[in-house]
Amino acid sequence: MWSEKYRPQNISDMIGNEESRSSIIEWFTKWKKGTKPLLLVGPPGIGKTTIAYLTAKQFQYDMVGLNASDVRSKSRINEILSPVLGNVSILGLPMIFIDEVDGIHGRGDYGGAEALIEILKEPTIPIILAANSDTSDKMKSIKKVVKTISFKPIPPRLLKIYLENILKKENVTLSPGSIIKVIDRSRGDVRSMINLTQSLVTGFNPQTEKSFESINVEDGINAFFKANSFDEARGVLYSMQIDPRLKIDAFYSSIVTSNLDNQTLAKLLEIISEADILYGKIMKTQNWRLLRYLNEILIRLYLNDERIRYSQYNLSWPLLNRIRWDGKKIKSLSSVMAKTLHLSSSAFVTICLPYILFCIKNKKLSLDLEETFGDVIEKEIELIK
Ligand SMILES: Nc1ncnc2c1ncn2[C@@H]1O[C@H](COP(=O)(O)OP(=O)(O)OP(=O)(O)O)[C@@H](O)[C@H]1O
Repeated sequence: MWSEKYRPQNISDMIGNEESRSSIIEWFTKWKKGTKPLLLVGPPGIGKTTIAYLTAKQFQYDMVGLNASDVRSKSRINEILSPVLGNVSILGLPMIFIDEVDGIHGRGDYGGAEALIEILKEPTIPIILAANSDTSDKMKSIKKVVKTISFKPIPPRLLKIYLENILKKENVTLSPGSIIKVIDRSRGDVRSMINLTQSLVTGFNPQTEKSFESINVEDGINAFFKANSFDEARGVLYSMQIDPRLKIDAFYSSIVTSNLDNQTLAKLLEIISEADILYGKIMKTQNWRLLRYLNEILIRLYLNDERIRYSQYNLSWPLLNRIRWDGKKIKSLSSVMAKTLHLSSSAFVTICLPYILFCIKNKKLSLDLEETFGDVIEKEIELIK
């Protein structure tokens, strides 16, 4: 990814938020035991993590980077942070960076925020926290024990200079109109600007104004599997600006209804499952920042294989045929198994039935199935076999 390739290696390579960056350097210069930790607050992709890492490097600290999900509960905090806080001399000069602290809230919090606040009150090593927003109640309590430094979106004129420099280094061009659109769309977020540019320049239908339009799901899936390179596929993926749930479902249905060998199918479904878990996590925690990882999971589905064509979230033809001929038996199997699995019948039919039928066809798996579900489905399995 260009956003990693061009992660600034020196503080002077960074753009924007000059005053905030100077305050961090000053804080490091004056740091002594008991100095209030820092909280960097600002929208994503503007360099909060980068400046923390670069200043730590400059002051020769060994940065221990954590995410809010690592410090969710009191026991996790103690388990992870105690060795760092307690063995300062063995570890050299450690410091702690905790990203996404605004993510510690709600049901998932088992005393994590409270335990963290205790540590922040008496810091034995430099601690820097980062958050997108500081308005929640939890953040208000954290703010009482830290020094807050605000970061603002990067202004367009700086983004333009930065972007033109990257384009030059990559030896590629983008029309002046496209540059303005990219900058406008990224709203001061450097990472998003770089990602969008990479997808436009290396991707599907490059350098035309059309690539700013989101492609529809059908064209997107077909173009993705038809793409001649990984970069082109990534471009297609980023141009499919549709609801993430629809995106995952469309890949799922297109893959399960294609004529792939079992090994490839299993590999691709494993990836879909990772995407689904990520989406589930986003919905549960409402942490929409995690969405930026979705495309990076889905890109691993890429294989230049035209056997995979778009298919609506639907059942496969063989399955539809079976239901047509074995309708009654399958209905009865579904209603019994859906209840046992605590699923609605339609969820069962869409998600589980294809695999159950696959298992029934295979002798060994069929025995496993009977063993797991016992007499609940024995009769139905016999009928379908
Ligand atoms: N001020 C900046 N100057 C130059 N590049 C930047 C700047 N901010 C971000 N970037 C680019 O964006 C990428 C992500 O930046 P970084 O992780 O520091 O953002 P962040 O503000 O910590 O975002 P998040 O809150 O999402 O973690 C970097 O790898 C770099 O390529």
